[in-house]
Amino acid sequence: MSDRSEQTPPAYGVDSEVGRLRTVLLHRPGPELQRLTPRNNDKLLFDGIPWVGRAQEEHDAFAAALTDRGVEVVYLVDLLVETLASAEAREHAIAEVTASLRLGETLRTYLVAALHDHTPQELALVLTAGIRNDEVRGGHGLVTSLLADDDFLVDPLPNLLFTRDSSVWIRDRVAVTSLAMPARERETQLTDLIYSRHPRFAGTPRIHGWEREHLEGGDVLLMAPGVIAVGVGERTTPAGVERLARRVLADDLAHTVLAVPIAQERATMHLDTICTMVDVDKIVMYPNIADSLTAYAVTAHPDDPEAPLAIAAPEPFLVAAARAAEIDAMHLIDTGLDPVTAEREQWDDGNNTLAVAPRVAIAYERNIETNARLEEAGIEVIRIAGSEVGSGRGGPRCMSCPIARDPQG
Ligand SMILES: NC(=[NH2+])NCCC[C@H](N)C(=O)O
Repeated sequence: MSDRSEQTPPAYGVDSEVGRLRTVLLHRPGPELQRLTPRNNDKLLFDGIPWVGRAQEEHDAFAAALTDRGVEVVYLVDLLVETLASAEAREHAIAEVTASLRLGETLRTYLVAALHDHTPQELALVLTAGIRNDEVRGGHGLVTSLLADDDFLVDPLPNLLFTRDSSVWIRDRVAVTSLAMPARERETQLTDLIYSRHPRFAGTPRIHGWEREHLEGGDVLLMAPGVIAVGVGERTTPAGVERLARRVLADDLAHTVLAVPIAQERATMHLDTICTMVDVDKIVMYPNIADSLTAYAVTAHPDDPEAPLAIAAPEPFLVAAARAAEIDAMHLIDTGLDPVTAEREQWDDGNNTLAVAPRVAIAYERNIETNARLEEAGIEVIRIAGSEVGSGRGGPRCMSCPIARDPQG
């Protein structure tokens, strides 16, 4: 058998939210979650302190639900460790993780040398779970003395669990995103490292990048081939959507980008916290905002790609989406929930479903009413537990980054 590097890399790509899912990137929660305390959980964007063992069980059941449906699950840490087999990749990762101005020269010099002696596994652990001041074995000096014992020299990344946000595939390209919250910034150093250096992704064109305007994968919905909706709110900025729109329109990855303003609040941090697609023309949406969501349709100038983007006046989101997708209607699954139940289930990611194929979606079991309405609308709901993983405020869609789906168009 020929070795992997001689094989042609498989063709990856995603052109919709619902085409049969083939390969997905997950992150099994690990030691980075053990870092959460009642003193740091807010800053690290968790609403509680998860029971890590149970979170892992829930996550394993999520992965099993996917593999049962024939989906290949790849794990971020496995890819990271494999990437770090290369000395050049290790060098790059060490330089990035020690660049923080928090360290100072004494500690940085020590850490750079110490990390060079790490195996790929050990280095991956540092990159994901971080290093606390009381864990460092050398480099002691003014910085280590003045920082508290439990201050992090390298921050842990508990939100790696939400692989949706740190990269997003658009057709055959992958966008390494740019995360808005300081607690998540470093996640994209890891996705960038993997996509630029892992043999699995050799030759994959990359767009956007962590050094660019803020753009998070949870805001990007591939509504239909050629139509991309992007939420603009707490995370993705107006400049972030403008950069993405220019690129996807110029590269012919889409003909229309729908910029969708969303409330700048934690409950609606990403567009996928309020709506997800469950069929080529069906969307489940938080009823309390369903009537008010609007979109600006952004298109390229037909004759002059260099000309400024054409921006239509805002319209109701689903009207704009149906027109761009050239379908009669984008059907809203009417969950008909009373506002309080709707608000509770939205908070618990009831609208954050992951389609594994048209009309088949993974959802948290706890959102009883939303799931019942989905089934009444003809959607098969695969229920998973999320009591612990959900404490990071993310559902099945947030916890997954599709790498390959069968084409919808
Ligand atoms: N695509 C999503 N909705 N992701 C949810 C991310 C949750 C994470 N704790 C954060 O605040 O960033």
